[in-house]
Amino acid sequence: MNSTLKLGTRRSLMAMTQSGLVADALTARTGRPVELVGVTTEGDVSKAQLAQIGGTGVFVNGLRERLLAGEIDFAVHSLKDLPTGPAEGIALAAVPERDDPRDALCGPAKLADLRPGARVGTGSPRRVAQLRALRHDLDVVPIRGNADTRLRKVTDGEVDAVVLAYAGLNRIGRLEAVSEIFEPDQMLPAPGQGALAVECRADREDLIELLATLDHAPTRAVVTAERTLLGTLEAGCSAPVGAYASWEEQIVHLTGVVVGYDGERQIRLSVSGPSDDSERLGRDLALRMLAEGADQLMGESTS
Ligand SMILES: NCc1[nH]cc(CCC(=O)O)c1CC(=O)O
Repeated sequence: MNSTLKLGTRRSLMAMTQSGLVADALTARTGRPVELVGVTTEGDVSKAQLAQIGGTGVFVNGLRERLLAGEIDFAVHSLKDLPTGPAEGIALAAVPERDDPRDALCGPAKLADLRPGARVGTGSPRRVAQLRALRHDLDVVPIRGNADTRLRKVTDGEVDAVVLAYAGLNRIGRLEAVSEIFEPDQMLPAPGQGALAVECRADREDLIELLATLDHAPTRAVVTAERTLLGTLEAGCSAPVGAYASWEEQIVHLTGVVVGYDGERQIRLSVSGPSDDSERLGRDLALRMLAEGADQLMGESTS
């Protein structure tokens, strides 16, 4: 059968762009035509701060419901928006090759050149804490909205700069706004940042096989290490947890950080090991971080 596959996607420019890339790649590799189906999720309509509407999963659940209902065949998410727990009846059919995982400062100047007390906008406790660790004097202010909305707050003068994922800025064609890209030793990205997740129903074996052509094994190994770290810490996307793993000749190098909200205290540890055991790497590193007091630091920042 060569019927057209329905790819469910959020309607934002970023989501449509990344879904379009996955659709084209699948058609190129398998010859199957793919049609994009726009879906509105709770995360797109709620005006509440993300942390207050339960954080994890708001962008993902609406698409998963449509998968389970059989209205769409597969869905593409930003992997960092995916909750770490298992989803009943859903398969992670592919993790395509990752884009740049780093965070980027967007504004008129590099971090060191912003005026004393400059206002930097971000809604992510992970970015807040690491920004404060880099420059204590900054006035870090909570903002939300999609990347375009956040960039507009800089041009409107509401904030001096914002921090966004480089991969997302690339997908929406806004790299010209970037003044500095943070290396992982300055700011560890969110687990899975820059990577995509391709999901379908767990009972669609034919489709799982087809979508597997999009999978990139080294990316799957590194994001598995990062996400297992996050899951074992029992932290969500609203926790001040950063993780980044790289892959080199079957070896995964994983670094994780938990930062107190003031940015002053942090627990930062690394581990390396075989990529076919990346889940164990993530778990072991999380347990070592917990032994050093990670849960206490995380608890302080959410209160
Ligand atoms: N939380 C929203 C979100 N989910 C994925 C990305 C960026 C793209 C990616 O990380 O793959 C963003 C925006 C941002 O953090 O700047």
